[in-house]
Amino acid sequence: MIRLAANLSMLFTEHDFLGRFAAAQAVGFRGVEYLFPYAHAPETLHAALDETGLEQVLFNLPPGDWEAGERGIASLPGREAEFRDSVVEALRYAEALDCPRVHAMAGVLAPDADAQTRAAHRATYVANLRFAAREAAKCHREVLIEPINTRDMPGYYLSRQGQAMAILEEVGEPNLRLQLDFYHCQIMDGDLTRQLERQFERVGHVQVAGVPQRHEPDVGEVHYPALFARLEALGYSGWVGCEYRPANGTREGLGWGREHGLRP
Ligand SMILES: O=C(O)C(=O)[C@@H](O)CO
Ligand SMILES: [Mg+2]
Repeated sequence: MIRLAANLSMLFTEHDFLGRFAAAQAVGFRGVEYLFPYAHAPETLHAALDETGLEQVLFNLPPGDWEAGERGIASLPGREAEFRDSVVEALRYAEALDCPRVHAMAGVLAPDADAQTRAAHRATYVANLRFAAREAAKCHREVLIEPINTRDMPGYYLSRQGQAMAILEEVGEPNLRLQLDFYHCQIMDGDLTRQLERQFERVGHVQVAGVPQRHEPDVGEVHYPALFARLEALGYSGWVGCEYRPANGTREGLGWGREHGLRP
């Protein structure tokens, strides 16, 4: 059984942010995820979840200065104190919203960074992720890392599945897991079924979108029915986040989800 979560940063943007919860519930979603909760008080978001019966399944740590182009700070040397504060803040929200996992974005590295700079990023990333995972373990939460394609996010430090596996291995904390976004994976690595199988034991969350436009999963080059069947055969019990930009309105594009419980 595939459990679909609506990504409220991309879906239902016809509504204001708090209105998106009811819109998602109305078409059969059972969970929600989004980039950041921090513009709202935890009590406000908790009420939106309560009123709709939706589960909060994922959000990201504070990402640094998003408006200025920052995309996380987990690998940025010199920002360790801010990163630790961001972990505390994210876990405060995670506990208030009963959200089991949070995503720590790695950050961007200059394309011409030399080997010494790259090594410093890696060491910072490993140490920061270890800290985050240990803090999260104290309140029974998971921390996720997600390889993101460098076409959409130039310079993003974590872009390949193999790199993520090596980082998970080096950090060595069981509650540090992989956010497998098939959209990014297809663009950077391909070989989606084998990637899923190889990494399955470390997968904490899955996300889907069509490739290359990031529209509905039934638009584009990826055959999601085969991937959903493989997820079910492997016994995946987590969530599948619908993190795509609808081509023509959210409801109009939800037909692909009928067989997974959506009723647009
Ligand atoms: O861009 C994506 O893909 C995500 O999952 C966001 O959470 C940004 O990390
Ligand atoms: Mg994603």
